[in-house]
This record gives sequence, C-alpha cells and structure tokens, in this order.
Amino acid sequence: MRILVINCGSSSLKVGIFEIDGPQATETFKATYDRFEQGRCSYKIVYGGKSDAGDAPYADISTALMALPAIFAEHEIGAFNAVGHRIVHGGERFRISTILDAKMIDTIESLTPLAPLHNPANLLAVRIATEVWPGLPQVAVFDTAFHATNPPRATTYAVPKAWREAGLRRFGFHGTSHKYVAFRAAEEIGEPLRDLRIVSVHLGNGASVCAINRGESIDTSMGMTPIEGLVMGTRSGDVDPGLFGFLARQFGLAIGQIEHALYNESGLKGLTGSSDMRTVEDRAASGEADSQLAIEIFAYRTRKYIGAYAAAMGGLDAVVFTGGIGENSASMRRRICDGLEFMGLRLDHDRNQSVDLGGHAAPQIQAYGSRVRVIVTETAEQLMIARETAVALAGKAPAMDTIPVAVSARHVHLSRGAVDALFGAGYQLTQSAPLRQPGQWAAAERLTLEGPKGQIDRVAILGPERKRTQIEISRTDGFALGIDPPVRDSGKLEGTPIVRLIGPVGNLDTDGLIIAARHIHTNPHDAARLGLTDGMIVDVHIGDEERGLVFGKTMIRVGPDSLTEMHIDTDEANAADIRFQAEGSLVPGLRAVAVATDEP
Ligand SMILES: Nc1ncnc2c1ncn2[C@@H]1O[C@H](COP(=O)(O)OP(=O)(O)O)[C@@H](O)[C@H]1O
Ligand SMILES: CC(=O)OP(=O)(O)O
Ligand SMILES: [Mg+2]
Repeated sequence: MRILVINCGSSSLKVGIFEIDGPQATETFKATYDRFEQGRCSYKIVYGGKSDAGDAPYADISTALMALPAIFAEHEIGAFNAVGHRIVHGGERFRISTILDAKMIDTIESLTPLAPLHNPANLLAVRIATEVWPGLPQVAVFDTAFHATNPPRATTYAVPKAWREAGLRRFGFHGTSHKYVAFRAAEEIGEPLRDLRIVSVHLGNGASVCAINRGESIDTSMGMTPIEGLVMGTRSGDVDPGLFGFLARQFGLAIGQIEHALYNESGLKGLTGSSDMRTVEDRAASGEADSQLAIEIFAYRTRKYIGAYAAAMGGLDAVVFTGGIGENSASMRRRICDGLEFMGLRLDHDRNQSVDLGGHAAPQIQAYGSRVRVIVTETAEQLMIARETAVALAGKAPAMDTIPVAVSARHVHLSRGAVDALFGAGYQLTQSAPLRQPGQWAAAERLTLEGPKGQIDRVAILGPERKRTQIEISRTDGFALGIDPPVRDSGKLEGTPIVRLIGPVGNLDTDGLIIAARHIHTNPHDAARLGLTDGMIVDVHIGDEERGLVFGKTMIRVGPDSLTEMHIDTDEANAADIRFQAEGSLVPGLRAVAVATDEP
C-alpha cells in the first residue's frame, strides 16, 4: 500500500511517501520545506537514492503545499492508496486516527481558534489532496490523540464550572512524536515500555514535554492550545493569565491582539527578534545579551518540566530529546541536563557533543553510572502517520479488532531438575493434549502445591520443559496457599516467593510463583493487521453488556509463530463473567501506544 503523508508544522512542511506492507514500512520519497522568509524557503528532497537541497520560491507553507502535485509529477511519482494528514487539534471528538468525511472536516475547522497556526494549514492540505486525488481516502492523525490517557487531574483547569462544561480543558499536542519517541527509547534501552518512565522532550519550532508513564501519556506541557508550556519559536509558553487584564487596561489591547502576539511575536522571537534557534545560538556566542538570556530561559523552563514530570511519575528512567533543537543542539541539551544530577541524571559530555543520528540511530548520551538514561532520536511523525493511516484503512474491515480470549487456569512449567526431583531422575512427562500455541502441550501428570495456609491438588503441568520452573496461580489461589505472589510477565522471576511442589516421587521447594500479567500472544502478520507491536500496552474489552470489563495494561507479545490469543487468569475471567472462551475487542482510543516496529 502506498501512502502519502503531509505534515504541516508551524514553521515547516514535511512530506513522505511510504510503501506499507504488513509491519514493513519503507519511505520512498521525503521532502522538507522550512526557513520561510522573504518569499523563499529552504528545501531538501530525498528520492531514488539521491538527495537534493537548496532554495525554493515558496513564500509560506500554503504555497509550498499547492506546489506538491507539480513536484510529484516532476519526479514521476504515481498513484497513492491513501493520504495521511497530520491534524494538530482533534479536540474532544477525535481520539483515534480517522478517515475524513465532510462532517469531520467541519468539526476540525471549528477547532481552528484553538490551533490557529496549525489547523488551517492542515485543512488546506486535506482540501488540496481531495481536489487532486478525488475519491482517495484521506486519514487524519491527531497530535492530541496520544494524550487521551491523561487523567482529569492533569487535563482540568481550575476555572469556573460553566467554562469547563463548555469544553475548556487541556489537550496536549505533538502526540504522534511523543508516542514514537517513547517507543524508540524503549527499543534502544531494550526494555518493554510498560517498565519505563520516560520524559519525552520535543524541541522544534513548537516545543513540548510529555510524561510517558509505562507507555501512557499522563501529562504534557501544552494545554488547551499549543501555547502553554515551554518557550517556543514564536510562542510564549507559560504566562500569567493576569497579563490579559493588565495589557487591556494599560495599553488598551484587544483580546485578539494579545492572543496574536502570544502565538506569533513571543518566545525566542519576542526575546531576541529571531524565532530560529540556530540564529539565537550564533548571536549568543558572539556575545549578544538578549540571545544569551533567551537560551537560559529556554533551558531553565525545559529543565523545570523534566523535574515536574519525574515527580508526576514518581521516578524517571529516561529523558529523550527530539525535534530540530533537541536533535541538533548539543549545547541546549547540556544546559537542560545540567542541574539534574540530583535525580541521578548525568550527561556524558563527549557523547552529547558527538551525537550522530545517521541510519536512524538513537544514541544514549548519559555518563557511565547515570541512573537515568538520556537518549537522542529523530522524531518520525511521517512514519507514524503512514502507519496510523494503514491501520485506519484496515479498520474498515469487519471484526478486525476481535481477539480470542483464553482463560488460563493455575498451572506449572517445570525445569528438567524439577521433573527429576518430583517424578524421578530422567522421567519424561506424558503429552496428553496439545495447547493452541504451537509446540505447547498439557501433561497427563498433575502436581500438588503447598503453602503455609493450605494445599491445591491436581495442578496442571504444561510442557515443554523450561529453563526455570514457573508456577502461575490466581490471587484467589494465593489466599488458599497463604502466599502473596507478585503480578509478573512470564519469565520475570527474580525475588518471587517460594512454594512447595509435591510430586509422586519427591517434593521441591522452589521460587517462581507468580500471578501472570495479562497479555496477548500474536504473530507479525496479525500484529500488523491489528496495529499492534511487541511490548505495546493495550486495553481490551471482554464480556457482555452486563458484566463485561475493559482490561487495561494488557501487554502485546509478538512471536514468529504465535497464534493470536489473549490470556487472562480465572479471577479476571470471573470478574468479567466469562467462562472458558470469549472474544475481546481492542478499545480503539487507548490503542494509542501503537508504534512502528521498523524504520524506513
Ligand atoms: N543545528 C541546530 N542547532 C540548533 N538549532 C537547530 C539546529 N537545526 C535546527 N534547529 C532548530 O530547530 C527548530 C526547528 O525544528 P523543527 O522540528 O524542524 O520544526 P517544526 O516544529 O516546524 O517541525 C528551529 O528553531 C531551528 O533553529
Ligand atoms: C503543535 C505544534 O506546536 O506543532 P509544531 O511544532 O509543528 O509547530
Ligand atoms: Mg514540529
């Protein structure tokens, strides 16, 4: 499937063409237009193994957008299957990527006052694409969607009820970027997202920080509009709302004038005259005081948010820098991180200085022994939009969201040593019934579990043998045994409690007692169809209208040969009032942690 992606930011137009084939995504054409000034802009096009850069005669993003069809014709780029658009403000209505129709376009239009630097250009792109490629699906991917998981304490302004009821609340933006960044960091660290507390720091012309707690956005620095939070190219970030009254009374400014200035004449531009960090850094280096102060404010504000979000998550495992400034300015990264040593974050200055993001590298730049990792990565908004577009299109197919659910009753996986101890040296378990997952089976033999409070008889043994013995029970079983096991992913057995296994030949006291964290097994093919990737966390609805439940924090495990199946334990099944088998459906809004597995 070939997907055209259009990303209109506040200072740049980024375009990508992607071939999507299951989990595989290849970017075959890439264009960037930025530094719009005096009727011109800079451009860079990468296509067919060649790269071309220079000046283009486009005065602004709209003009560059309108030139796209001619640019594609010039490069002899043929038909697409769909167009994916970045839409900055999706408001309350849009929590997942959506195929656009006229009514939705009207709704997005109505959100323009909340994102005046973005939504108009985003919609212009939709209009041009609809005109040039009529009949092609146009998919909107919203900056706001990833933050749908922010709790009310993070999204609610302390203002009169009538205002809140009218929709005044925090939304947050750059969600597509923050989502990718979290995924990429987890991949680089080599741990699942659900084990990580990440602060994503997106510093571009627009800038925001996001607290990603175990895969979910729980807070972000932009608010109802993309003005709140950090200092940006032309936006103020946080100000005292008292300034509206002061400016109105003192200078007779109208609301519209103040708002315009906060969007367009503030931030780096307000402080120094230039909105471009490259220019500001150059001027600061040559001794200009305004630019020096602007850099200090920019870094200080960002550092405060990192500290705040570490507090919001009760800890911090990684800080990830991205966006034009985050990716390219070693000195800004250093200023931001200096002073965070008390939190266990120490930068390696050489690594920071020599960051190279070529080949989609995401280098770690913390010092040896730093408890908190510091990572730099390019963002990949276009790639994410292409994937979301493919998922939205696939979403039209019926039943694509249902997943078979299997209830795992208590069972034991035994090591070779455990079989020897319980059944006699060299004993081979008898395969009595194959399980749904290929290569796995239930044994004819059974075992007894014993704890300080009591015994559980006839516990199933599942083969084949494993390196380590693992005993999976429910919370209710834990009460029967008198042991309180932790909820763990399979294989994570450090520090788990000891239980006695009683076999026909001998007994064995062993650790490895857990309550298995709910999870979904799937394979690369189904994962792509469902928009899932390994390590991702999803929410799944199971059961009927009356007692059905949404099970949050369900981990995706992609294996080459796994059959798609969700595993829950008997307590969970009872809570949702289902018996042995059921169907689950992914809860779309919360499928937001969907991320790319491979890069172009
Ligand atoms: N080498 C660099 N050093 C410092 N700042 C840089 C560098 N390269 C780009 N930037 C800054 O990145 C910002 C633009 O970021 P970008 O993410 O491309 O923008 P947008 O938000 O429009 O997508 C500008 O302030 C630019 O000056
Ligand atoms: C939301 C936002 O500020 O986007 P950008 O950084 O592209 O301006
Ligand atoms: Mg941007």
